[in-house]
Amino acid sequence: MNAMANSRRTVAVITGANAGIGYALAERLLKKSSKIHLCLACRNKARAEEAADKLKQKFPDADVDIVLLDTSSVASVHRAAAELRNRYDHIDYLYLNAGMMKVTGVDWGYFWRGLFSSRVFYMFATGEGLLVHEDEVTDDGLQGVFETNLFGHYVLVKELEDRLGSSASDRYNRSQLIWTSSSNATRKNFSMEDLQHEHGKDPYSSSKFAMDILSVGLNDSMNKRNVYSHVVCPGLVMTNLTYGILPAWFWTLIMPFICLLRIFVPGMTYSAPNGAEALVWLSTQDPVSLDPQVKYQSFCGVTGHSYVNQEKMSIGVDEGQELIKKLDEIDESLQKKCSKN
Ligand SMILES: NC(=O)C1=CN([C@@H]2O[C@H](COP(=O)(O)OP(=O)(O)OC[C@H]3O[C@@H](n4cnc5c(N)ncnc54)[C@H](OP(=O)(O)O)[C@@H]3O)[C@@H](O)[C@H]2O)C=CC1
Ligand SMILES: CC(C)CCC[C@@H](C)[C@H]1CC[C@H]2C3=CC[C@H]4[C@H](C)C(=O)CC[C@]4(C)[C@H]3CC[C@]12C
Repeated sequence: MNAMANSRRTVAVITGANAGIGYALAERLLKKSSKIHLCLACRNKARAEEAADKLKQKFPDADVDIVLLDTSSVASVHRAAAELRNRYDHIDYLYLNAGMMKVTGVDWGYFWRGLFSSRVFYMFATGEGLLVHEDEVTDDGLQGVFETNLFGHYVLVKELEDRLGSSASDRYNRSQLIWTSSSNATRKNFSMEDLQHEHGKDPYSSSKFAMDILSVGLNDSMNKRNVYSHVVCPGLVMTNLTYGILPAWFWTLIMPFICLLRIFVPGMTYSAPNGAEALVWLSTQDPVSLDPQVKYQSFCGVTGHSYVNQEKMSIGVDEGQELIKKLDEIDESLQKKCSKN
């Protein structure tokens, strides 16, 4: 880890760290170095404490604490950021991982047609068009998937700006923002005119594509301050998110099929530690040498070994700037609303 050589401790904050990929990431980071200080940023206190206790049992020397953060509430994000600013003078790794999707069904007709078409492997790798989604409106009046997956995280980054990077070009002052995006992110599901995806049918894909654009925009504006941003796809991982689509017993039943499918679709990582591969790998890299236009994917071989694949994206820096401007506008209007109340 690049910040390790310095005498001060290395701090990693992980959002959505109590379960799934976030929890597996926490375990893998501690396995790599028990000297890292981990902060689990979670929305539920009991679940966060349970995860922290489990980690401390496995790694008795580990330094693990929690902060309460609900990315679907700007007030909660502000409170969490204030707490994090209080506790740490520098954050080395900020993993923006919390996320959700609300699926009401699978389009099985589309699945069967896809199975016997040339898009079969692409369909398994991305899940594009297979799921029927719904969304909700948060107490902030924003679309739930947009606020949870993207906007809440953007506000968190903004609020933590003075704890990220540094204008001194010392490599130990670098910070990495690592976003858990998805191969499901598709340009055709995203519109700058409908950022929150109020009028579309795939809010998850839209929020993840917006994440890819945002990461490019943040590199443009923050690299000079030694802050580097990258996106990851963990692959298809069995977590509460996938159990919300089909029941756990079904996924367990088809596990041999999924493992075999890895011959053609290596993104079938299946287990959360495998899915965390690219997230862990990024923390070992010199961020200056990384390409902001690449999505780092966790892949898995048939024998079960995980590795990192790089997929080139095609996102304009101007798109990144435009998105940041629009997110700032939403942030300002929410702040105005809050100050009136
Ligand atoms: N599983 C997969 O196949 C894939 C997942 N991803 C992405 O990986 C990330 C992690 O998901 P995964 O581990 O699979 O799913 P899980 O549902 O297991 O984990 C999601 C985590 O995010 C937290 N979370 C959800 N909503 C909020 C919120 N409003 N505020 C704070 N935390 C919240 C959950 O907390 P709680 O436990 O309280 O619900 C949980 O800790 C997501 O961003 C997801 O989109 C990307 C590609 C594939
Ligand atoms: C026989 C089974 C394999 C049938 C399952 C069909 C579908 C329910 C699933 C096939 C591919 C899956 C997905 C692919 C990509 C994921 C993506 C990376 C993500 O971020 C969230 C979940 C996925 C969309 C996932 C969802 C289930 C499938 C569509």
